[in-house]
Order: sequence, then C-alpha cells, then structure tokens
Amino acid sequence: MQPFRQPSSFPAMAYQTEPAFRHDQPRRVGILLINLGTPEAPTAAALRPYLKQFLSDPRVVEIPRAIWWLILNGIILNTRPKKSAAKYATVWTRDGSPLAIYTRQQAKLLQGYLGDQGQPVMVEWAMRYGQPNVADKLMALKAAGCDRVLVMPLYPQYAASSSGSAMDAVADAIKSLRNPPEIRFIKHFHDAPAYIETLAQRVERHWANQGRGDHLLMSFHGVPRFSLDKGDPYHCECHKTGRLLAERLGLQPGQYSVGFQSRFGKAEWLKPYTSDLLHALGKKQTARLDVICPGFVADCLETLEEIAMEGKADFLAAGGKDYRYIPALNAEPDWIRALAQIVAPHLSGWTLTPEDSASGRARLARAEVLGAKQ
Ligand SMILES: C=CC1=C(C)c2cc3[nH]c(cc4nc(cc5[nH]c(cc1n2)c(C)c5CCC(=O)O)C(CCC(=O)O)=C4C)c(C)c3C=C
Ligand SMILES: [Fe+2]
Ligand SMILES: [Fe+2]
Repeated sequence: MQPFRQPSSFPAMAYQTEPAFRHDQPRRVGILLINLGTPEAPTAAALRPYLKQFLSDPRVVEIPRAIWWLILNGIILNTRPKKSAAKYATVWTRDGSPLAIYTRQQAKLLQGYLGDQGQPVMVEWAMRYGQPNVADKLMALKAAGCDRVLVMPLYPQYAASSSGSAMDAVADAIKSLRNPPEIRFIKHFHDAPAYIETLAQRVERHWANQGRGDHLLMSFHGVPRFSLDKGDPYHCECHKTGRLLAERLGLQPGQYSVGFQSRFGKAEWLKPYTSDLLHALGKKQTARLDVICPGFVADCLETLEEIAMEGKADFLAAGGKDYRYIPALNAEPDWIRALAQIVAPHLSGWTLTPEDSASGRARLARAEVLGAKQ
C-alpha cells in the first residue's frame, strides 16, 4: 500500500499531539481577545524582532515579497528600531507597555464581569505580533476544556491589516489542530450602541471636568489609500463611528472632524491626515481642541506618544491654544460592561449550562439533592 502523502500545501508541522477534550471536564466557552502586539522592552533590540514579524505580514505590507524583503531587511530594520524604541520609552511604564497592560486588564475584568452575570466563560488575551501569541492562548483555552471559542479582535473598525490579520493568526493556529474548538469571530463593532455610548459618555465626562471644547477631532489609525479602492471597509466604518458619535453628542458638521494618523511609508494613506488637521486647527487659533482616538480601545504608543504628545506640540506650534487628549476606553468599568454587551449576542446558542462552571456544578448538585428530598 502506498503511504499517505501530504499535499505540498500542508503545513510541515501539522497535527502534533494536542490536549484532548476530556469527558470528565466541563465543556466551556472561551473568549479570546486579540490586540496588535507590542515589543518586550523599549529598546532597539526588542523592537527589531517585533517590527520584523509585524512588517513581514503580507496583510500589513502588500508589496511583492522579494522587493519588500530587501527594503525591510536592508533599510527599515536597520533604522526604525532605534527611532521607535525612543518613542516607546516615552510611554513605557514600570509594569511595561500600556497596550499590554490594558489588554490584560480588559480580559481579567471581562471574565469577572461575565462570571458575576452568570456567564461562566473563560477569557484570555493574546497579541497578533509578539507575546503572548495567539496559538499558545488557543491551546490553553482548549486544554481548559473550551470547545467553543469566540474570537474578538480589539479593533472596533475592521481593516484587513488589523482584524483580518488577527483572523489569519487564529486560522493558522487551528490548521495544526486535529480537533479544534468551534470558532466564531466578532468582525467589528464600529456601530455597536454600547461602544458608541461609552465613547460619548467619556467625552461628556471630559466636558464636565474641563469645559466643552471648541472642536472635537476624532483620529483613527490610517491605512494605505489603495486598500479602500480594493474593497476594505475600514474607511467607511471609521466614518460611521465618527458620525454616530457626533450625532449622540449633538455635534454639527464643522464642530468635529475625522482624521487618519500613523502614516507609514511613502504611499498615499487615507486622508485627511490628522497631522494636517492639527496644523489647520492650530492656524485657525482654535482655543480649546478635544482629541479622541475611537479606533483604539486601549491607550498605546499611537495615542499616548503620537497624539497626546506629538500632536499637542504640532497644534500649539501652529498657533492653537489648549489641547486636550481624551484617554482611550482602557480598563474602566463602563467599558468592561460595554464589552460584555458587545460579546453577548455572539454567544447566542452556545448554551452556558451550569456544568460550565464549578459554582454551576455545585448549584446543580444542590438542586439534585433538594429534588430528591421532595
Ligand atoms: C487600529 C488598528 C490598526 C491598524 C488598521 C493598523 C494598521 C497599520 N499599522 C502599520 C504600522 C505600524 N503600526 C504600529 C503601531 C500600532 N498600530 C496599531 C493599530 C493598527 N495598525 C497599534 C495599536 C499600534 C501600537 C502598538 C503599541 O505597542 O503600542 C507600528 C509600530 C510602532 C512604530 O514603529 O511606529 C507600526 C510600524 C501599518 C503599515 C498598517 C497598515 C497597513
Ligand atoms: Fe499600526
Ligand atoms: Fe505612530
């Protein structure tokens, strides 16, 4: 008999031994929150492997591989790590990178909140690039008995380069599993009422504390312009978030703007660029400018350094007076409650039976004892 030959497209390391779902273990539902990733330290040595993995992702840089390999390894990885490390150093905390800190807290608090609501799910978090990685966390969920996993990329607006790539990481991880969990994805939540409401309340709280600004700038991470022409919904989703937030706050056109930040490389990116808007608003001598980054649910390099620090300097240099950055949703209780509301419909049909949790099993056992007595 001919031995079975794998088609050449099969991954070389496919089908290792993996933890089995055990019959004496409760079947559980897992939630995997995925954010972008961050270096291990604010140093050039730590930035290099992080940027290499990130910028080698064909979802992120869509240039023919051979050409890009030369540019990345010949130029970018020799210059950018040092410059980026200096920027990371300005936002780094004693506990590490803000993005990792907030993402970890969001997962922990969401698990606690859902548990209190009688939804005994296991919540884990992973990073698309760097650590903790998606494959390890999926395996951990499986080992804990999660035969159903809801994956939530922590980007409200879908972009192929962010959420699409997080989906790729999950697909790659389950490629090598013999018996993968059932998987669902939250593609986006750019118009989820709970998300819009939380953003609006943050702006209102900021206005209550510091007075209403003269203009609200909503700055989203940019992507190359060609991705819009090729069908990426990101641009439209950012504008929908912007419109819904403005409507909820009662802002008229002219009282707010939507811009795109963090341009990378020489190509045209989505416009208007946040840097141009800041310059124009500064030149108009806007007295009080409020700035929010609705596309980031956790503060990170792009909000804390590029917007809160660099953006402020640019606005003031152009003639603006008062620049007020409104922090991201981070790990505050209102956002955790909103996250629970956003995930809830996606858990539909995945019955969280009492067997799903230890306390549920105890309740069931008590009910059986009481039932037997009646
Ligand atoms: C909001 C979602 C994001 C999209 C879409 C996105 C697209 C995108 N990003 C780059 C290049 C870089 N981004 C970097 C940092 C960074 N990007 C996001 C989110 C999105 N990126 C976040 C949350 C962060 C911060 C990470 C942190 O550790 O705090 C960086 C690294 C920093 C630097 O060297 O400047 C790069 C590079 C591209 C090319 C792209 C779409 C094509
Ligand atoms: Fe980015
Ligand atoms: Fe940036």
